[in-house]
Amino acid sequence: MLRIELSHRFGDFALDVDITAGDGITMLFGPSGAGKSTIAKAVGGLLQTDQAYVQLGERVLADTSKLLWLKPHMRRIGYVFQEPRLFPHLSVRGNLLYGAGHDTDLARIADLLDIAPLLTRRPAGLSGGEAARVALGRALLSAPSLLILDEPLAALDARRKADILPYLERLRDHANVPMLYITHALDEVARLGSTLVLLQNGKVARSGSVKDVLSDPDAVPVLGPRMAGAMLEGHVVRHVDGLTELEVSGGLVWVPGTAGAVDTKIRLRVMAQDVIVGTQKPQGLSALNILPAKVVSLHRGDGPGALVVLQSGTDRLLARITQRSLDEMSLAPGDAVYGILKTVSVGPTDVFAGLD
Ligand SMILES: Nc1ncnc2c1ncn2[C@@H]1O[C@H](COP(=O)(O)OP(=O)(O)OP(=O)(O)O)[C@@H](O)[C@H]1O
Repeated sequence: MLRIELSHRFGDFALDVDITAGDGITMLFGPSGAGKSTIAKAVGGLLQTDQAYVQLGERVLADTSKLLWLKPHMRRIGYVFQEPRLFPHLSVRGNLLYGAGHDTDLARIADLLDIAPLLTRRPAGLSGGEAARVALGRALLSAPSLLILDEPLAALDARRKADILPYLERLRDHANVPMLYITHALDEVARLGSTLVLLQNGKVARSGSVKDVLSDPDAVPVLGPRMAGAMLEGHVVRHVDGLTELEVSGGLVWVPGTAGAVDTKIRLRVMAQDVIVGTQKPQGLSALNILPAKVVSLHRGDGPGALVVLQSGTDRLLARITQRSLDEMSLAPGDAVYGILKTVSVGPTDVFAGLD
């Protein structure tokens, strides 16, 4: 458990947050200047805030009311930054063991990150993705109680980023180290996050499980209307004709490609703009995915759009429709409807397969 209570002023900017995070990856997401880095620095002990209470597990790292402020090296926190910051004169092994208390974990971490074949190489010869994995390994080998990842994928192109994401999933599921992850990218949030903290102007706008916050209509103004969409969890049922059938709580969904072996757990991001609402089960429609659902609530915006929250099994889906359609269908909370997922909405980039 990580508890972060901070207040700080930088001129006009006032930070005032109270965050509780569990295991897994806690995502700090928000626009530029929202206060993400300030929080990360204060947790790491690099910036002393006006007021702070930071507790990691049983250990209190800072309590300004008691004049307690542990120095960064006493906090047992590992960092991973945008750029790998490897030492050029050391081999990969030397980099990994730099700062490691002992090397008993080297084999395990090298295996988790697939970097064993690189151990004798120098950083200069590594690809961007390999260097990023070595940087992750080095941070983990310092046996941290918490890993802070500050936009770790922001400097990588889309292909390299796609290569690294499965490793971050592995670390989340197998490294047993809680992580605080700063990002501007909602796809990383949906794919990796356990807890999501949405920050705006130095305050927590929403926080909770990634699933709950992403499907919360009140979070849409912070996320941006075009980025609104739910995250569903399910597993692979079978592969047929280049398509994969997934079971989510509300039913079965087909996605293009072969996303993971049978039973692989997957996360599926379904954007609000890619969900159509029907009051009757559609016939003769090319969309493959139709989930029975109930209307939970309706949210009219200032513009022509409206947001419909649907309950599908135990999941919530968001659908962005026009206010005109809303009026024509005279939808009301409790109505039984169908959520029609346009096939494009579940393309490969929105399907997140785990490795295990
Ligand atoms: N050392 C400093 N002195 C003065 N103001 C600062 C300092 N560090 C940060 N700020 C201000 O505090 C606010 C929050 O900055 P912070 O870097 O935490 O935001 P952020 O959410 O991490 O932004 P970004 O996504 O751009 O990195 C900004 O208005 C910034 O200008």
